[in-house]
Amino acid sequence: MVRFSEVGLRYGAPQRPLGARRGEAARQAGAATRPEVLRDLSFTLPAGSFTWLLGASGAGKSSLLRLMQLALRPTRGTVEVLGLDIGGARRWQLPHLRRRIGVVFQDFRLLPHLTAFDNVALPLRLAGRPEGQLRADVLEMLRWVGLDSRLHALPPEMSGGEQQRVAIARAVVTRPALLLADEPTGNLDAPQARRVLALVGEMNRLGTTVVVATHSQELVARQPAPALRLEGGRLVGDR
Ligand SMILES: Nc1ncnc2c1ncn2[C@@H]1O[C@H](COP(=O)(O)OP(=O)(O)OP(=O)(O)O)[C@@H](O)[C@H]1O
Repeated sequence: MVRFSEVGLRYGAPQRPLGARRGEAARQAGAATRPEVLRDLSFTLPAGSFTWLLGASGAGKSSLLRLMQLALRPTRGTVEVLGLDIGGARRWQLPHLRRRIGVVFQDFRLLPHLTAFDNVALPLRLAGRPEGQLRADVLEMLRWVGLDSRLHALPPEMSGGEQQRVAIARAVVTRPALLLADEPTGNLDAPQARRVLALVGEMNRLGTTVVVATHSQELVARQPAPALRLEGGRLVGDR
């Protein structure tokens, strides 16, 4: 489902667009100018698994999630996501693959001028779903996260917990096979954090592969699941 093999990442390296083909030598040129922020990462996340990504600030959690969500390509090594080796993928394969990956961030990243309904509808509209065929799915998602009474609310009118639940509904409305969450409870109080984690856990029970990044050992202790622990860009075992 997700397989990393000997993966390294340097931000100084020139990033050719994912899917574009160019010589390996050209890609490596200039790559040695900065230290690697991720080093020698090899792991496999089976389909349907739930995995914590644990590490202190700066350990490389967000960078690792960016590789998994195809926002970055590795400087070296192989990244395979949902059965596709992204190093060898053609450009036309990537939009389809990205639509199978849902992402949730600590700061929600909702569009502030769009209602809850329209934020959740956005990925379906971008994927070309006709207007007449998206309402039922959007309503179902907003009902699932407990916000069917807030369809017309704008993000600035909502609490942090409500905004994060809209963000989760938006991330899963396309029924992604892989859900990535980067400190999704970082801005929430304890009851809202529990509610958000319960929703993520429910997606996992429905078959979605889930990765949740956090610096909070306490959070991980509360929900038993395998953990990848990062320190200084390296994997240092679990928990
Ligand atoms: N766009 C970038 N350009 C250059 N260096 C970066 C960039 N993004 C992150 N880094 C560096 O990569 C390293 C890992 O950062 P990353 O954000 O992945 O860690 P993190 O574990 O997610 O931290 P946090 O919990 O604070 O978000 C850090 O040294 C950071 O300064």
